[in-house]
Amino acid sequence: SCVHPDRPEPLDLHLGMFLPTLLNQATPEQMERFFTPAWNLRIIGTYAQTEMGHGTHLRGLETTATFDPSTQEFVLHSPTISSIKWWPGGLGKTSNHAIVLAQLHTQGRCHGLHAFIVPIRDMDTHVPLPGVVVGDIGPKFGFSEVDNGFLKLEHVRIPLDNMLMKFAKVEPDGTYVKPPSAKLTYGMVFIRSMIVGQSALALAKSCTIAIRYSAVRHQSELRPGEPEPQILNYQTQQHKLFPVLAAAYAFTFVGQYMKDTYRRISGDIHAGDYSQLPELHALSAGLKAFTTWAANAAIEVCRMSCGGHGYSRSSALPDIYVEFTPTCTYEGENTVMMLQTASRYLVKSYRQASVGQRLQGSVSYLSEAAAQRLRPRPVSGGAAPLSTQDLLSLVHLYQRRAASLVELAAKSIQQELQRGRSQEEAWNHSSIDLVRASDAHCHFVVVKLFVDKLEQVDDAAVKAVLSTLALLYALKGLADNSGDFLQAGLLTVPQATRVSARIKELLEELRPDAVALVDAFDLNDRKLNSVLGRYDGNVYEHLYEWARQSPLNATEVHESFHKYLKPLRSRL
Ligand SMILES: CCCCCCCC/C=C\CCCCCCCCCCCC(=O)SCCNC(=O)CCNC(=O)[C@H](O)C(C)(C)COP(=O)(O)OP(=O)(O)OC[C@H]1O[C@@H](n2cnc3c(N)ncnc32)[C@H](O)[C@@H]1OP(=O)(O)O
Ligand SMILES: Cc1cc2nc3c(=O)[nH]c(=O)nc-3n(C[C@H](O)[C@H](O)[C@H](O)COP(=O)(O)OP(=O)(O)OC[C@H]3O[C@@H](n4cnc5c(N)ncnc54)[C@H](O)[C@@H]3O)c2cc1C
Repeated sequence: SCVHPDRPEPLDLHLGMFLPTLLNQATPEQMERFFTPAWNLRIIGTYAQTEMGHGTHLRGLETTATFDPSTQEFVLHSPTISSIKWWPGGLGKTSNHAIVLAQLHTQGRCHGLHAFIVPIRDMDTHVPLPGVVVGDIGPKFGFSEVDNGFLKLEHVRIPLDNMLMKFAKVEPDGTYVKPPSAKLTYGMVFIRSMIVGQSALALAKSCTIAIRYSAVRHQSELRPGEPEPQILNYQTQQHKLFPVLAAAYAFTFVGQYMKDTYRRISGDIHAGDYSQLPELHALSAGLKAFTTWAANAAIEVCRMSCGGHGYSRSSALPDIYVEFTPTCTYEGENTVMMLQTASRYLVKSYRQASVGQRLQGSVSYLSEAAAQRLRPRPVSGGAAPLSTQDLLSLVHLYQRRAASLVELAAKSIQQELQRGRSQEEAWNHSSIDLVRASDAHCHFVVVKLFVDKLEQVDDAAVKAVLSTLALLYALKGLADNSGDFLQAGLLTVPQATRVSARIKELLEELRPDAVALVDAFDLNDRKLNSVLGRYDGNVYEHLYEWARQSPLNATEVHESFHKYLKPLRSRL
């Protein structure tokens, strides 16, 4: 299982991508040659795929690996400024090897992107090897602990056996042997699956800090003449934080599901059964985008709910945000991932269901929706009765919203084609709808998994409070996306009003258990690293102590007085 480090580290890519890529794509001989020294940190590697000119568009990557049969070597080369590898973590100063993704050329033909193990620094002196220009890309928004780097390869030669050949191969005479499936060389599904769990952890940390602080912070007056209340008693504060708390639980369950699904399907793939790879790709891409976008926004809600002290690094919330926010970009930019899920899975499944195919997995509801379309619509045509208490009926509502938005996107493509647009243009002119369809699909999956999880809870009290959280998560999502439900005829305005009223009731119901629910994440003070989120709630004394330790307070009179203020004063 992936133990997520608390803070980004230079070895993250070695552990999180270099080793797993060897595991997934190296031959037994290559495992012997590379995995063992890599496991012992003799070899320290990174995953060098992105270039200055391309990160998303893999087929546009320019680095070349040309096979030279006369020497049994590949020649790795960066032909243009835009082909310089750019961003890989640990590349700048830490790694002595890189898995380089390059366009494979052999016998005069290009066979697309393949993975090559390239030594980049001397194993003893750590000096860059001949033909290797490597360094750090400079300061970033955050991730300052990680030396994200650049790598320019100038006709660097590596042995034939340094191409990862578990799937595709190049024979000594240069003959290319295709992989059993072209999709196997994409990779990245492992980390995308793990990032879903990182979203849950980031939410758990953020709402633990914000809810604990909101229980010890007293401010303003609720009733004249009475003591200042805990800010957690304000309905607006509950409305900010309790949905985040519910999402933290929801994403924890989704993260577990994603990890289990990855393990199950990657086991099938290792056994030669690739049939589930499309579902794994679509699920990991969609849920990675859905959960990181939601968590990214929620961390900021938690920070701002702590007022001024939330902006202090003593709260830990700025660091949590800065370290988490790149998950929306790396490992597959979120919009692109949402489009992948829609275009390569949902619309394809919709079309299969429309011709009567029985679908399996997370899209099986599209078969039900297709069958529904063939049945005569009820005369009323109105929205079904809405229960703000029955979780299963809410799951069904999310399912119908997803089916409706997938159908809307598929029909948009059809309409664009009928207007005479090309396939590519039709898809591009429907991409907003495609992203909405993916978002709705992922939202349905999250709500369904949350409710499914409740069936596994035996303790009645725990089940009751988790059911309240699940209700709040589902109803808040319904309120936030009421336009979708109204547009699909799944909700009426009076029902939307009832949803808002029910949310207020749930906030009140959760208030007594809020602190216990964040304590249940069991995040100790060291892991939280937050003065505001301390388990003992002793915030003010520790905030004062934290400030006193600030480097600026090492001297009573800072040198800037003598260097700048005093001379300035004498010139005035
Ligand atoms: C021993 C092991 C020890 C492990 C220990 C673990 C402990 C961990 C401890 C610490 C680790 C910390 C965690 C790590 C921290 C990580 C830090 C940051 C890392 C960031 C790294 C990166 O960012 S790497 C670069 C990421 N880049 C991308 O993701 C690129 C995104 N772009 C794409 O994926 C592609 O361009 C595209 C899919 C968007 C389009 O590609 P293309 O045009 O070629 O494809 P098509 O759309 O035409 O689709 C063709 C066909 O392929 C299917 N497909 C596409 N992608 C995949 C895939 N990834 N997997 C499977 N299948 C795929 C697609 O569905 C299509 O199928 P059809 O059937 O033809 O429809
Ligand atoms: C902190 C950090 C660490 C990283 N670590 C690594 C690493 O270790 N190894 C590595 O190889 N890479 C790494 N990356 C690079 C990362 O994978 C890429 O930045 C990411 O894949 C996005 O690609 P890009 O930067 O080219 O953005 P672009 O794809 O240029 O995105 C820019 C905009 O264009 C839009 N766009 C692009 N294509 C489409 C499309 N087809 N349809 C609609 N909109 C589109 C996007 O939605 C986005 O809004 C890292 C990046 C960061 C920020």
